[in-house]
Order: sequence, then C-alpha cells, then structure tokens
Amino acid sequence: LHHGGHLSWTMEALHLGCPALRSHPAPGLKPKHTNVAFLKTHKTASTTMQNLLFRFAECNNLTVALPVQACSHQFCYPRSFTSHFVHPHTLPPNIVTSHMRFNKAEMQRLMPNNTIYVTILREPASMFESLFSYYNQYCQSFKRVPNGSLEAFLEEPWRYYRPDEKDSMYARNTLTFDLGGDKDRPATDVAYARGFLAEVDRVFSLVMIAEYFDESLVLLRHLLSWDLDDILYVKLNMRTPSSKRSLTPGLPSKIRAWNSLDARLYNHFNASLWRQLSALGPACVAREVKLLRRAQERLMKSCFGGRMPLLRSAAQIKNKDLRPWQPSGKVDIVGYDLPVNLSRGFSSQAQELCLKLIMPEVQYTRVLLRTQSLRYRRGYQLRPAQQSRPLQQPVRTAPPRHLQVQRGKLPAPASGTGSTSTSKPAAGTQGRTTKLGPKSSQTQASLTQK
Ligand SMILES: Nc1ncnc2c1ncn2[C@@H]1O[C@H](COP(=O)(O)OS(=O)(=O)O)[C@@H](OP(=O)(O)O)[C@H]1O
Repeated sequence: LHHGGHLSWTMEALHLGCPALRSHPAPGLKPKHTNVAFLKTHKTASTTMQNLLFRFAECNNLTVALPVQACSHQFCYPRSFTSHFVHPHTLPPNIVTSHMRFNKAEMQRLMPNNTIYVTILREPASMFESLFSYYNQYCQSFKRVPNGSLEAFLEEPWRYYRPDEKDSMYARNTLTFDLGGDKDRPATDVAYARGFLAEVDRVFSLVMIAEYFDESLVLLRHLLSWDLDDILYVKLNMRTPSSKRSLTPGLPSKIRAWNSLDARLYNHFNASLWRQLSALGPACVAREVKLLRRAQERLMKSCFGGRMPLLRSAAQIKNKDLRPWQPSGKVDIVGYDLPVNLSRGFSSQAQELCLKLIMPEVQYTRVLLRTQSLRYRRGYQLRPAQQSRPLQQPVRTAPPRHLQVQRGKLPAPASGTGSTSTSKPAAGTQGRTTKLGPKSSQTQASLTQK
C-alpha cells in the first residue's frame, strides 16, 4: 500500500485517445467540479451512487446537505423538498444526494449557482418489480393484492391503486413523482408528458441509466472532470435472487403501460445517454469502463483479503454498521462484511475507505451527519464571542464555498416535520464516528494501484 496510483490512473485516462475530447481540456487537467445535486430516485442503483458521492465529499472535505432528524435519512419524502428539511449543520452544501421529491426552485435556493444536476433512471419493468417486492408490506396498493401477485395487480391496477393514499408513489410512475411531476396524469395528456420531459432535460446535465451504470459513470467523470478513482464503487442495496421474480412474457409491456410517464422518460434519456456516449467515442468509453472495472476489482480484493467479496444476508454480517436495512421479512437485502484481520498491514485510512465503500445508506448518513456536526461545532466554538449567533445559522471559520445561501436567510431546522413515507430508521447524530480525512483519495488510489 503506497501512494501514486492516482497519478497513474489519470495518465492512463489521458492516453485513452477519446476523439471527442481532444478539443477540450482532458479530465485530470481541469479542477474537479465539486457542486453536485444528485436526485436519488427509488430502486435505480441510487444508493450505490450516493455512497460514491458521500466518499467523494469526505475525501475532498466538502459539505453534504443532510436531512434534519425529523425527516429521517431522507428529506421528508414524499413531501416536496424544501430547504427547511436540511440540517443546519450541513449548510451551505456542495453536494446533495439523499432521497427527496425534487423541487427545482427550492434546490436552486439551497445549492450554489454552478451546481451540476444529475439523476438516474431504470428500465420501468425491472424497476417496478423491485418496487413491488420492496414495498409490498408498506404500500397499500400492493398490500391489497391477493397473494402479493404482481400479475394480479397488473391485470386490474385500478382495483388496488388509490392515487391519494399514503405510499401510492411507489405504485405508479415513481420516477416522475421523484422528479417532482404528476404521477397520475393520463397517458393521453401528451402535452404534459412532453413539457415535463423537456423540463427534466433542461435541469439535469446528466441522466444516468442504471442498466448502463458504468457507462453513465464515465460520462459523469467527464462532466465533472473527476478521476477514475473518484467513480469506484461496490454495488449496494441488492436483493437476493430468491427475493426477485422473473417477469412472465407480456408483463413488461403491462408495467410500461401502467407507468407510461416513466416509460417515456426512460426511452428519452436512454437514447440521450447513448448519443452522449457515442459523442465521447465508443472505443474511449469501452476502455474507460474496462479500466474502471479493473480498478474496482483491485480495490475490492485489497479490502476483502485478496478475493472478491461475498454477498451476505443481514444476519450474517457481524458489524452492525454494515447491515443493510431490511424492508420486510419477505425480502432479503444483501450486504458485505469486512475480514476480521483487515487491520493487518492496513493504515487506518485504508481500513476506513474499505468500511465506507460498503456502508449502507442509513448508517453512512448517520456517520456523515455526526462528522459534519462536529466540524460545524468546532467552527462555531472557534469564532470570537461577539460574533455568536443562534445555532440554526451556521457560520464557518473557513470561507464559504459559495454565497448562494446567505447566512441571514438560512432555514431554521424543521421541528416536527415528520416524514409520512415508509422509512428506514432515522439517521440520528448517534453512531460511531468514522472519519475519512482529506487524504483518503490517495489511499483509494494506492489500494487500486496495479
Ligand atoms: N451498480 C449497479 N448497477 C445496476 N443496479 C444496481 C447497482 N447497484 C445497485 N443496483 C440495484 O439497484 C436497486 C436498489 O436501488 P436503490 O439503491 O436506488 O434503492 S432505494 O430506493 O434507495 O432503496 C437494487 O435492485 P433490485 O435488486 O432489483 O432491487 C440493486 O440490485
């Protein structure tokens, strides 16, 4: 384990010969873009993306906007996002990535002007199958269906679905809802669908596609001028094969018809992803994907004692910080455990990286809130007494990273803003502090070096 991998990856990336990039500065030469709003949609590989962004934020000493405790680990979803849902110790932010129902005006109020907006979509049939199994015990529209049969639901969805009841957003056009749209607009309202799609296109610089996760990451890396090391990940929040059902012929088209707004979104942004990939150059993309997968394998082998990690059920995971939240007894969400002897020959930073790489959403949100709150309090204590302000108005000793959220205008913490949605447990400020310092990107590089 030694430093220097970072540079070698950058050099390799520079030698990829991406034709479309020659007229632009190559990634690695431009400063990294650090203001990013990632809209975390449901069941789209968004937890894997969130983990990557959390790690990037920690490595680069950035601030991540996190929900107030009353909102749990998400921004009071399914309520429309407002900056009152943001914990005051996490302001002003560089990155936002927790679940929310998107609200452009409120996001723009929170984030710096030069924020790059990114989100992710998944093919509606496989996404709906995942939603149906994950929220089977919560969403009334699903609970009503005899024998929890997906086929029965799709045979007569209006028999089971109530547009206005709690958790109905998991049962129809979830992507549209998460993006702030009207999930119940009839498919015949083509003008609405077109207008909504155009708005999403205007706001989001990149719409990733879960089925082409690595290719999407390559685009993200170029968009943000990040290094290959910054986009390494381990897949999180997966179900066991026994929790999944295969879709019988005819079912995917029924799902797409029921979720027609989502299907439109997916078709549009899948096509636009491939246009962007082709502009970058298929050979260049293929080589970057290969480099990414090789680096990922090396990183995982480093963390897991020379082999690829085994997927484990929550009960098999000894470290409770690594146990993924389980939605019900009927679905198994798998995770990973670290080898007990990992500390041998590993710096504490390298151990920390391995831990964070596989840390589930709820625990990582809690840890991050704690670290950021500590940082905030330290900054608060260091200020001269005459400048004291109420705790709700965060003031840093370091210069602010942007001036968008002015101190006087910062929202007060939302007390009593209970989430109405199905929730993983609240992300409180308790929990073990696990600090990943600013030098960790070097550690990540050294773990992945050939
Ligand atoms: N890298 C990558 N590529 C493709 N697919 C991936 C990836 N990482 C996670 N997954 C799959 O994404 C599903 C979980 O999505 P989310 O993390 O967004 O779910 S959640 O809404 O936050 O609970 C879940 O899908 P299902 O297993 O079908 O439920 C994961 O297996």
